[in-house]
Amino acid sequence: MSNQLTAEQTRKIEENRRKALERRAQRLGQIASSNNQTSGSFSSTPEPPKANLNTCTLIRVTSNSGSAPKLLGLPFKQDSAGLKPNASQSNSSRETKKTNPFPQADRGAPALSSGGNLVVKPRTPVPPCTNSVGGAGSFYKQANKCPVVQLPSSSSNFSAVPAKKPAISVRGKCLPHTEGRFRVEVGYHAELIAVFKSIPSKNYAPARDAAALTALLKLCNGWQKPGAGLQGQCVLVSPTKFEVDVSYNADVIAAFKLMPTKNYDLKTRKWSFSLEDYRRLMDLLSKIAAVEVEPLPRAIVQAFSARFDGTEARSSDIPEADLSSIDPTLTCSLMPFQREGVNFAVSKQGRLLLADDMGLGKTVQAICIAAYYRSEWPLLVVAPSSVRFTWAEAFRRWLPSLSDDSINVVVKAKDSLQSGLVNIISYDLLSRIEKQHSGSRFSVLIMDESHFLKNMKTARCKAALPLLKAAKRVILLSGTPAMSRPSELYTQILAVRPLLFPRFHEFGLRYCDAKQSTWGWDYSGSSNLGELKLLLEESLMLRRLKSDVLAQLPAKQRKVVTVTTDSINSRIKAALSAAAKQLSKGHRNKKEEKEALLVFYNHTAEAKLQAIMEYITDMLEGGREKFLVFAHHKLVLDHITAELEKKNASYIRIDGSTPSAERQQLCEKFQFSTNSCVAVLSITAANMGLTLHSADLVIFAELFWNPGVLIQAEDRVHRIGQTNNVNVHYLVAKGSADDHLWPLIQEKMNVLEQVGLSESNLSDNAVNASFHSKDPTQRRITEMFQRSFTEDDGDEAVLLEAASSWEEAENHSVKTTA
Ligand SMILES: Nc1ncnc2c1ncn2[C@@H]1O[C@H](COP(=O)(O)OP(=O)(O)OP(=O)(O)O)[C@@H](O)[C@H]1O
Repeated sequence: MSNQLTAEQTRKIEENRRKALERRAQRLGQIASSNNQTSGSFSSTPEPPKANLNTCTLIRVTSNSGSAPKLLGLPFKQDSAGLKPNASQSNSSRETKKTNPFPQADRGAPALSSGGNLVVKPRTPVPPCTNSVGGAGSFYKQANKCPVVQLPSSSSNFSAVPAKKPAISVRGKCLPHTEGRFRVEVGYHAELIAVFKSIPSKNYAPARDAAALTALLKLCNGWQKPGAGLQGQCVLVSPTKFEVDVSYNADVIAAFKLMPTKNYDLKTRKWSFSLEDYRRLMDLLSKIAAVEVEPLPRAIVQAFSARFDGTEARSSDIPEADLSSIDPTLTCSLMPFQREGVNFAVSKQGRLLLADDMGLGKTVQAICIAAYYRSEWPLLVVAPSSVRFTWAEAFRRWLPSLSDDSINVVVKAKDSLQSGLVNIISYDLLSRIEKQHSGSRFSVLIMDESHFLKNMKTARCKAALPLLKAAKRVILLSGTPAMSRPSELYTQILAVRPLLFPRFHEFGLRYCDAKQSTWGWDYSGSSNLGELKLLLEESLMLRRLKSDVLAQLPAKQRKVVTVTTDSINSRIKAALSAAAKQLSKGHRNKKEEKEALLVFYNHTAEAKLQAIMEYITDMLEGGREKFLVFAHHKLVLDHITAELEKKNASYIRIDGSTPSAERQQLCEKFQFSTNSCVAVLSITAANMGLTLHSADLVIFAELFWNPGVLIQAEDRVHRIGQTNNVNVHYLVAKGSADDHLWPLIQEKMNVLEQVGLSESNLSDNAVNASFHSKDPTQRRITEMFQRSFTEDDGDEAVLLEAASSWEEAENHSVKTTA
């Protein structure tokens, strides 16, 4: 075979080589151009990582300098205008890229467009990265086991460019987070955020720059109250601004003027700044020897840490909690602001002080929050003794999936504290059995009327604190967390966020105007209240006033308060059960039947005395300033007024014996009283013609068979001139005539509602399901009540007379036995 090539063969080989070289050059050119320009269209939503998407937390990654998102894993700083929608910047950034043919060199300097309208530009060139994946450095090294989220650098702006190999501008990673959750750490990208927002279990937490936070906290540590020189103080005045309260000093003013976010208020003559300037300003001020400025407290720095570096998560960003596992009876009933309350609680990992105004449904929100953490139950509810059974009823109403025997109301010291899935105990009983149950642990805890904890030295508080310390979720409820001074808030703050103020003295100095006297420190004052409010709202407290959500509320809201007669003495107990027995027997005629009913009703009044007073006392202790208490029996009215006198509580009383000339004066005394005042009123003698709308709470200590009379009584408060929604509480005692009277009232009210004569919200049968007894004997008695008290209302006067004459006789024997 000859080695020689013909001229033709040589020409063909040469031609093929040339064509191959051309193709290669073309290919290389295409790769360079696709790397150089932003390529690929981002037409479809990126696939979320293939991890379990049931729960996830999103972390915004910040640069080491703490001020800007981390893109390509490199520390970037925002341009002076910060992150903002800016079309012209976006265009100019594209041009920069077009004129720079080398993608590697480009990485340090370009403005990268995210989502089409956000531009992040490095202020200084960044050294070329050595990481073969694309220069993410340590950021990628950590991600060896986790899926990596990769996104094209831009959206669909360059769809005409071949999209073979999209350049990655935003990389992130999935990491295990808290129990049952994973988190995605990734720089900002609009489309990605949209995907995140579509995931029900999302939760957003800004990334914290540990080094920056430590430096800020150091400022707090180093400061001690100075002895001499010009003294000043930094105070937080809004979630993003602080003020420096200091007298005139030329150097100080010069330092202030250097701050980009400075603002001088001519009225208050105070300088304020954005929190982003805080560290720099404090550095400058620390160099001025003649001046000592107290820094912001450590708690403020911790609570607002994201605002100091501009990576703030606004409160409007609170994500929707996934409530799909909770009974729809509950979730479907939540009013919008109540739903927001639940979202807030979940965003705070189930630790909060819910301080909504009275009657805004703290109970329903607390049950929903607790139900969100149902996998962590048993649950413990600690409440004032007068509402223990109301809580049990509320659980039955709102969580029908709970079996009846899983609700345990602890009533005696020897009862088990942990026998139910839901356990309910009073503060007082808890303190009495504290030692017995010192080993009890509850992950989820509700403390109703948490202002009961305001004094650390009380037995209640001492008993509650170990439980609070051990619990993972702490739901405190109070419409009045502090009634007179900020020091009353301390234990509640400690219960929810133990690390915010580990020592009371620190809290006392800042917010209680603590003063040292010869007898020690006095913490009864108050200081920096605006800052305290901001701190509480940011870190643990949610408070809505009725006026904030009035549009969502019914004008009148009725509530059944289930009270117990367990603690009555044996004489009353025996009389009550004898009356009940007598009633269940057959009766010869209607008159006999009615008499038996009345005897039962009368003994019920006597049996409820203690529970009634307990409830009124709780109301007063809870800071309810003005309210009406209606009762029917003289015995009850007398007992209430006597007890109020003992407590030195101000009250008015209007009953059948009050002359009409005096009534008006009494009403005016109540209406214009600026202090607390209770109006003790007879259901039958004070249900008409009186205006008492300076109150918005009506308590019915006793029931009455005619709902028309009850509605009229409610309307002493619910009338023209009333600017609030009105709360009506009916005290209903189990095991008494109330068991029969209540369904009767409810039924009649529903009839009135249907004909538009009552603004009742009792039509939901579930509200009072447990009062509709399944016991046939009880049902018969209820029917008897129905017959006796509905068919001929003309008999009412006779009944009232009978009730009164019974009272006269009984009163004597009660007095002698009491
Ligand atoms: N979403 C709701 N749907 C129906 N009823 C509701 C709802 N929210 C609250 N209620 C009813 O409103 C009444 C007042 O609610 P609740 O007792 O929980 O208020 P609160 O804030 O705890 O008041 P307080 O501070 O007086 O204890 C109750 O009868 C409750 O059942």
